[in-house]
Amino acid sequence: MLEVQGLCKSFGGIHAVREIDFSVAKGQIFSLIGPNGAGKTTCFNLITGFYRPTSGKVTWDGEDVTALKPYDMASRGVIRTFQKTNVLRSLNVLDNVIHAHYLQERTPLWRTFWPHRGQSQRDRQIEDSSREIIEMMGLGHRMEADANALSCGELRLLEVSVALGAKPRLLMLDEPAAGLNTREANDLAKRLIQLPGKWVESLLLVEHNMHLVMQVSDHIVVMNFGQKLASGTPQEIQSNPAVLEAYMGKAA
Ligand SMILES: Nc1ncnc2c1ncn2[C@@H]1O[C@H](COP(=O)(O)OP(=O)(O)OP(=O)(O)O)[C@@H](O)[C@H]1O
Repeated sequence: MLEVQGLCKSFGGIHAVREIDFSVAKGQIFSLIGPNGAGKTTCFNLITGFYRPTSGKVTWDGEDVTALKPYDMASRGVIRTFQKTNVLRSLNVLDNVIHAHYLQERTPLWRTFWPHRGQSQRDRQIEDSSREIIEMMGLGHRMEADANALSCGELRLLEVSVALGAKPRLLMLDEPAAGLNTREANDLAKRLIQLPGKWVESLLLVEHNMHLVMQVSDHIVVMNFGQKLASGTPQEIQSNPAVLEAYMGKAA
């Protein structure tokens, strides 16, 4: 579905991403990992049109999408989250997810901010879909709670719910487990595994929580200093000496 070929991005003298190639197949949970500053988020920004590559190509569903803008990528079903939260703190859980649905709808702006006014049948479908997403993500008991009142773990689940509200085909999550404790990260992992198939076609993750990555991923690409260091299944990556060295130094 997604193919990245020879992707490069330089910022002045910094080569943030160098000759990166990978492809994400339908049904896959694919993870990009690597030490801080390895170039993972830059890859996300290049794929989703936030940055233009210095060179290289991004293909989505057979179409060259290298020069597209972020909203064009979103309208094609490539939806991402950011390391900083994408939820609207002043809205409750349900309204956050309802709001995200309208990103893919042709709708008047006022409806985005007052989603419950003058409900049509389409609005009711969107509310039902939002409730279903929130239940599936394990936040059903917090449906009417203000986003402000959520714990860190609940906020992360809401972020994924909001992204799902935009009806992604490829969902790209940038560090969804940041700040979570072990129990919360395990819960998130359990929910992410359920997504390909019914809720999204594929999932692309950037994540530092290795336990979560190894639990959920079908395929992993390891980046270091902007380059691809290794690529393989979780088992292959865990036993790759170059990966161990990048993370833990020569002694590993
Ligand atoms: N807009 C920018 N301007 C200049 N340098 C940048 C910019 N964005 C990223 N970089 C640099 O590119 C390199 C890769 O950064 P990037 O954020 O992609 O790494 P990362 O692997 O996502 O790191 P982390 O895991 O810490 O989020 C770093 O050296 C970073 O400082």
